[in-house]
Amino acid sequence: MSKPINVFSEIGKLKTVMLHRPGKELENLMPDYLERLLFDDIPFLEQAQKEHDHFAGMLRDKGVEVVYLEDLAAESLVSEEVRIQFIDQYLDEAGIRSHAVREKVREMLIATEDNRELIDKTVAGIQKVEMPEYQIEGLADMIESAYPFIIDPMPNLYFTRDNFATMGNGVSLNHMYSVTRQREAIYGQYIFEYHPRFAGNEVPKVYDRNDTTRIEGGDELVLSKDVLAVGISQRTEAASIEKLAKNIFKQELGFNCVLAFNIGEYRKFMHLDTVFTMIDYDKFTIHPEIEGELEVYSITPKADGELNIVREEDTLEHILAKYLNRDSVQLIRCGDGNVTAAAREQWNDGSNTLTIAPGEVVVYDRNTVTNKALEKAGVKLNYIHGSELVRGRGGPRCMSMPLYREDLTK
Ligand SMILES: NC(=[NH2+])NCCC[C@H](N)C(=O)O
Repeated sequence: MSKPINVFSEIGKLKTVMLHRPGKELENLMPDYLERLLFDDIPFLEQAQKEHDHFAGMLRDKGVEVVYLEDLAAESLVSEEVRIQFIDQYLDEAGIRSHAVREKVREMLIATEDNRELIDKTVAGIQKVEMPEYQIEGLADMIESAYPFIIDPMPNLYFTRDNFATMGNGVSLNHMYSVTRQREAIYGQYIFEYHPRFAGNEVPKVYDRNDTTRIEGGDELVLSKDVLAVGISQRTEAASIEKLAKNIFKQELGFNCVLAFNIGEYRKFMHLDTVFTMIDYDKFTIHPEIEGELEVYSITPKADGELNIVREEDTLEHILAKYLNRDSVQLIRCGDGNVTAAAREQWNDGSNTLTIAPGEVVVYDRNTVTNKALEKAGVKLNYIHGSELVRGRGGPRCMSMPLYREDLTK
């Protein structure tokens, strides 16, 4: 493998993928704060871990190298200086108001010598009761005294798809929509800066997490070596797509067109990949609820570095066939087109397939109607259980970030 990142499609044989095994952060979920933390329920951690281990095991059985974000992040703390820099930045972003409390937490984190333990702690968050020396000292502490956390958990980290996204040989380090998720992007920042696997290798950055407009990986799809699809959604703004497109064209990653899909701003389909994924050269999943109003814009480079933006006035099938150079493409509908089944199964990530080779995908077993429709279309399915994992509203694609896919041959 010459370049550490190689992702020129959604469907090329998956060689290396990054996951995060859910941990203690899920046990720091409480009903009062679920909405803010973007969860709908509280998963049973042990069961969620079993489900996740099964997902990882299945990928390994398919010959995929599975790496964990938490290991990569720990291995990125390559010197004491980088460790301290990471801790200070993490604390800056954690929103601790009291200076005295911040100092105590800093001491505690610095004293955590094992880097994996340190990373796990930063993900899990810190309850006030965990620090016996924690005292209410100033007005800020008094006012916030009922709130149980010094630092909030990051329960969405197992959706590794979102906080950065690989495309071509490069990576988009994302500015996330919510305060709770924006903090997650620190791991990607350190991994690409310091991890021996990436540092020193040219990994072009096509988005910066400090940018002011938001974008998330669930909206970023690599349709081919020429074409990206990006959702305009609850999570991704149109302005970010223009910036991404300009960077990609300027840095010559190989892509020459971005299709922007306007899917509207809804919690139930927060990202493009919750309603649309690619599973073969000419096959896609789609949630029928977005089909009617879907607007697609094509963005291509102009000679002067500006963008040529055109609203595509055709059916989605025709637009995809045109940009992917196919005679025709097939859209496979979530819930097999039944309104109720489609809504139920989309909510449980029925359209959120992870493609591991052309025509072969990973799906949740619970979405029986959609799965049958996929089988009928000749797609090879690998099932995982997701009763607990799904409570965070994400499926196999959301829970994985490909680092390396084989290039396609046709
Ligand atoms: N790529 C995805 N669809 N990710 C799903 C993320 C779910 C997560 N709870 C959130 O709201 O951010």
